[in-house]
Amino acid sequence: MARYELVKRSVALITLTNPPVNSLSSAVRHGIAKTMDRALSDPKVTAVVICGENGRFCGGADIREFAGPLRGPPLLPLLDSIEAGDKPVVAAIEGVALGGGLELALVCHYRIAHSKARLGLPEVTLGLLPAAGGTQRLPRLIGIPAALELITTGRHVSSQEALKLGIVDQVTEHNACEVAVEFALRAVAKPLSSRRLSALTVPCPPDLDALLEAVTMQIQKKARGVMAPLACVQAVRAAATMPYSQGIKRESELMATLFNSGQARALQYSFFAERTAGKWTLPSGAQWNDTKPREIRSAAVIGLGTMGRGIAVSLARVGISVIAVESDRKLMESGRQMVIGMLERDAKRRGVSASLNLLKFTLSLQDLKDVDLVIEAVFEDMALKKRVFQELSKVCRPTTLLCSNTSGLDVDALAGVTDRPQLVSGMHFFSPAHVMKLLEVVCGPRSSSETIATAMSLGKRMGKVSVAVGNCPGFVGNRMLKPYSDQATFLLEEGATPEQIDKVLEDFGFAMGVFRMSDLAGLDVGWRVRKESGLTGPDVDPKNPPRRRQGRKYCPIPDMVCEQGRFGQKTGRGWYMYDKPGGTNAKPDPLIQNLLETYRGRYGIKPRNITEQEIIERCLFALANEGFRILKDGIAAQPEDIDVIYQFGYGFPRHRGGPMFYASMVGLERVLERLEHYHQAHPDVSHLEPSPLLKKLVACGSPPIQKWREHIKTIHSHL
Ligand SMILES: CCCCCCCCCCCCC/C=C/C(=O)SCCNC(=O)CCNC(=O)[C@H](O)C(C)(C)COP(=O)(O)OP(=O)(O)OC[C@H]1O[C@@H](n2cnc3c(N)ncnc32)[C@H](O)[C@@H]1OP(=O)(O)O
Repeated sequence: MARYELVKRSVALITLTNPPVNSLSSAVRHGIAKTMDRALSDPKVTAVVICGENGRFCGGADIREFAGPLRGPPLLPLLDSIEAGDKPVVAAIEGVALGGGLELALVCHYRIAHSKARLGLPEVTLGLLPAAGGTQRLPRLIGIPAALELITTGRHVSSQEALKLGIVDQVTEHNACEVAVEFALRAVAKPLSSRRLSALTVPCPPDLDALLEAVTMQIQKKARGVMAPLACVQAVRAAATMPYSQGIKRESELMATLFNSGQARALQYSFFAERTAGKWTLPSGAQWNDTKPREIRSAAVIGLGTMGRGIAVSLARVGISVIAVESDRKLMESGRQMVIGMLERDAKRRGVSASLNLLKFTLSLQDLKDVDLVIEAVFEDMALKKRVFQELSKVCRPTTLLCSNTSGLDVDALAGVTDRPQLVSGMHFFSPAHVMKLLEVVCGPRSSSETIATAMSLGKRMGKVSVAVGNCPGFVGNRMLKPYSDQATFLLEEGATPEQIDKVLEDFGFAMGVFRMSDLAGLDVGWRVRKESGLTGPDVDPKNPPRRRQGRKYCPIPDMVCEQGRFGQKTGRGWYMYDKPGGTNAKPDPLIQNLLETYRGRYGIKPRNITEQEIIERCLFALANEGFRILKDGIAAQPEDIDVIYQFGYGFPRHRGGPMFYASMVGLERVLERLEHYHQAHPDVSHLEPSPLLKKLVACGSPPIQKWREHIKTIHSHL
C-alpha cells in the first residue's frame, strides 16, 4: 500500500499503491506511517519523496471508508508528524492531488507538480470539509481569499494555476518523481521551519468580516440549505483568527457536525451513483465493459430548433464533423447563425478556437450518405419522425447509426420503419443541449449492444452524464415528471398557489419549482401533447365529468392557462407574469389567482390550507413511487440511474441524493404509509397508489438503497 525504496543512495522514495486513484485507505495510511518512520529513523536517508503509483499522486481519503466504522491510523496526526519531521519531504504530484491527497502534499515541505496535474480540495462536494488540516494550512500558504474560494467550491486547479497561487513550488513537463528526487537532494540541510505551513501566520485581509459575509451570502444564494460550504467558511475564519492548534480543533468540530449528516451521505452516494450509471447491462447480458463502441468521426443533426442547435454544438466542440439539416432555407440560415454564435462564445469561454470548419449546413438528406451517426431532432410528432427515419434508412449507408432525440416517443416504432432496427436508439438530450449534462440513451428491444455502447461513449465524449434507459412513454425522466407535476396541479385545485408550491420545492433545494420550470420549458408543448392524446380541446366529450378524462382524475387548469395564450416565459405570461416576453423575473400574477378562485368556485371546491409537508410528500413521494414502478418494469436498471437522471436533468438537489435516495432517507415505511394515506384521500389518482416494489421492499425490512437491486430481479428487464 506504500512502497519504500532508497534512490540516489540517500533519498527515501515512498510510493502510494492503491489503484486506481491511490486513495488514503486505512492500509495506505498504515503504509505511509510505517515507511515514514523507516525513512526518518534511517541515518542513510537525508530526504524523502512521496509519489503515487501509475502517474496519480492521490485522489484523497477513501470515500468508501466513510460509510463504516473508522479504522486504521487517523489521517490528521499522521500528516502532522510528516510536517514535523526533520528531513525534507517533497511531494511529487502527477495526475491528481485531491482532498486528503492535497492535504498530504501540504504537509510535505516542498511540492513539485507535473504540468498536467490537477489539484483541489473537493471535500465540500462530498458534504465534508478538508479536515486533515487543509482548512488551516491552505490559507497560511495562499492567503484567505484564494483559499476560501478553493475550499468552499471544491474547484480543481491546473498545476499552472497552482504555481501562480503558490500551492506548488515548481511545475515540470518531465517525470515529477525524478525531478522531486533531485529537488530533495538540493533541499537537504536547508532550514525547514519556514516550510512547515502550520507554523506560519495567516496573511489576514483587513476586511475579513466583509469578505466572509459576502462569501456566505453567495453560498446561501447558490446552494440554498447546503451545510458544508458554510462550515468551510467557519473553518477558514478559524484559520484567520486562531493559532493553528486551536484552528485545527475547530476544523475537527465542524467536520464532526458534517460527517454523519444526511447531506454528506447523499453527496457521497451521488458521487458513486454518477459512476455506477455509466456501467450498463442489457437484457442480453452485454455490458459496458465487454462491448466495444464504434468510433464516431462524423455525425448529422436533423432539425435546427433549440434542441438540434445545442446538439450540433455539443458534437462540434469535441471535434466531430457535423452536417446540420433543415427543411427550409430561412430556418437553416437562422440556425447556422445561432450555432456559429454558440460555438464562438463557447470557444471564447474555454480559451480555444471555435471549430467552425467542422460544420456544414444543408437542406438535403441526400448529403448524409456517409456519416457515422445521425441524431434526429425534429418536431415531437411520430408521423414526421417516422418519415425522417424511413428516408434516412434509404439515404445513409447501411452501417450508419440512427438516433432520435425524442423526449418520450416509442423508439422501437422508429426502428421498425428502418432497414436496420438494431442500429436505432434514442439519445434524449435536455434543453439547452450544449449546457445540460444529462443524456438518456434509450435502448429499444432491438437496439444492439454496440449501438448502446456507441451512444453511451459518444455521450461521455460530449461531457454528458449518460444513463441507459428502457423504451416506454417518457422513458425515465419524463415518465416520472407526470405524477410529480400532476400532484402540483391537484394541489392548486385544493387551495395552493403556484408560488407557494414553488417556494416549498425551492426551499427543499430544487433549482426551480415545478411551475417556474414549466414556464421556462414552455406550457404549449405539454398542451399540444394533451390535445393530441384527446385529453383536452374540442374533441373532448362534453358529457365527460370535467375533472376526469379517460377514466382518471384530470386537472384542466394547465389547459385553461394555455387557452389564454399564456405559454410561459417566452410569451411573458404563464403561471407567473414576466416583465416582457423572454423575461426571467417571475412575479405572482393576480390573474392566475383569479383563475384559480373562479375554477374552485365553479366546481364547488372549498380551498383549504395546504402545508409544506403535504406539498413535499405529495409531489416527491409520487415522484419516487413512479421510480419504483420504473425499476419494477425494468426501464431503469438501478435506483442510482434514476437519481442521476433527476439530479442532472431536472434540478433535483444533489445534497438530497435524488428521489430514490430521498425516499430511502425518509424511510420506505414512512413513504409507504403516507402514500397509502394520500391514496385513500384520492382513490382516483392511480399514481398515489403505492407501487408493488415499494411494498415488497418494506416487507423485506426496508433494505439500504444499495441492496434494492437484489429485490428487483425483473424478468421483463428492458435493460
Ligand atoms: C462524530 C464523527 C466524527 C468523525 C470525524 C471523522 C474524521 C475523519 C477525518 C478524515 C479527514 C479526511 C479529509 C479528507 C477527505 C477527502 O479526501 S474526501 C475525498 C476527496 N477526493 C475526491 O473527492 C476525489 C474523488 N475522485 C475524483 O474526483 C475522481 O475519481 C478522480 C480522482 C479525478 C479520477 O477521475 P477518473 O479518472 O475519471 O476516474 P473515476 O471513474 O472518477 O474513478 C475511478 C474509480 O476510483 C473510485 N474513486 C475515485 N476517488 C475515490 C476516493 N477518493 N475514494 C474511493 N474511491 C474513489 C471511483 O469510484 C471509481 O471506482 P469505480 O466506480 O469502482 O470504477
